[in-house]
Amino acid sequence: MPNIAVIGAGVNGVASAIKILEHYVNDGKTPIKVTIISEDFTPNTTGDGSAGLWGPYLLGGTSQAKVYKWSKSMHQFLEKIWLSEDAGEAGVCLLPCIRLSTSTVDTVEDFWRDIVYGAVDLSKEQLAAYNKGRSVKFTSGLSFVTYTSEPIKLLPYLMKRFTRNGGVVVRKRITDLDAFVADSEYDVIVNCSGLGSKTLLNDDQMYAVRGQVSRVRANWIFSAVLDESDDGNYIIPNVVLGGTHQERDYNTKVCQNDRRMIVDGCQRYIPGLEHTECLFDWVGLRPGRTQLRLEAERRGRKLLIHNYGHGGSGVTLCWGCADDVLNILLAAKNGSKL
Ligand SMILES: Cc1cc2nc3c(=O)[nH]c(=O)nc-3n(C[C@H](O)[C@H](O)[C@H](O)COP(=O)(O)OP(=O)(O)OC[C@H]3O[C@@H](n4cnc5c(N)ncnc54)[C@H](O)[C@@H]3O)c2cc1C
Ligand SMILES: O=C([O-])C1=[NH+]CCC1
Repeated sequence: MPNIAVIGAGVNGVASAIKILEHYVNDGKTPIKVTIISEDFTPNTTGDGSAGLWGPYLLGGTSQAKVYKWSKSMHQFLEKIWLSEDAGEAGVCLLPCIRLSTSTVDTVEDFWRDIVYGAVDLSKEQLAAYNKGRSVKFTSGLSFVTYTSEPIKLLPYLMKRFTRNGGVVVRKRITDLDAFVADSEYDVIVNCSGLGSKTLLNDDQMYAVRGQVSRVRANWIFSAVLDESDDGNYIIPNVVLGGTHQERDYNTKVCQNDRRMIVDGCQRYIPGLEHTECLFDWVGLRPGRTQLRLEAERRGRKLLIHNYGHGGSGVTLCWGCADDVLNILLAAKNGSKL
């Protein structure tokens, strides 16, 4: 019986664990054991503080073709949940979004425009409305409809789905990955430790991308506005005002200067925010990497699959990356290398 361990209980660890478990459970031919081993669980993972907006963001040099494939899989997964009775429990909501760019090179990331619903470029007049009073002008904007899936609800929903199918959960910090792979009883280990991989693997391509956001009470906002330029802000129901992305900054404390940049900055897009009550501020460290790492390595008779470095897109990519984790595992098994 394949005995699989997934390290990490963030969106990527949980998605990978469910994908593997549900494949075997639905197949019904081979009993399997899947265990999520993690130091921390929801609500204390990086995703829990995020708004969970679908949208490729801060992915370093990860190939567009892979981002397209992975993010499309997640969009289809969210569509399925949205059209099911689970949408409320899973925190999935369809919402209109405007994404703005000051780039003089290309328009808003349009390699994924056919994944979302009704993507339309903003007209010059529409852009002008958002450019009022701005020194650095937006050069393009995309209006479309997509999903948010708030990890603070999505993760408990997915964890319940995992344990209901017989998944096992162990709270433990892995300090020596080599020893764990060599000495544990698992045939396959899937490493979804996020920024933890920096120390676990001595991966110097990994670095924190510090993200501070403010949550406000604004139940009149039902759409997202995201300025993807370097010092851009964003407003995402419900409602997250963002947000910083400071590379190699490991400070997890709330910084008041950042808070001012966030709150004042967001009011430039939606002045009505001036009258909202701030609920709390939050800081998370995105698992930045020169490019997302999703690949396997053999360790003797065992398989170690890496799935980490999702930057600002872990929620957007998790279901698609989990597809590839499963495909790698099945290929290794069919090659009877397990
Ligand atoms: C402010 C902010 C806003 C964001 N907004 C969005 C958004 O709207 N949309 C989007 O797609 N993404 C967003 N993100 C990015 C997203 O949150 C991350 O990409 C995603 O959470 C990464 O998930 P992960 O599972 O890879 O890692 P993590 O969530 O960091 O989980 C890693 C897991 O591994 C465990 N772990 C680590 N080391 C060890 C160890 N040695 N032993 C055992 N367990 C270990 C941890 O306890 C944790 O459970 C945002 C991030 C921030 C900070
Ligand atoms: O990482 C982040 O802050 C975000 N990712 C997608 C929208 C905002």
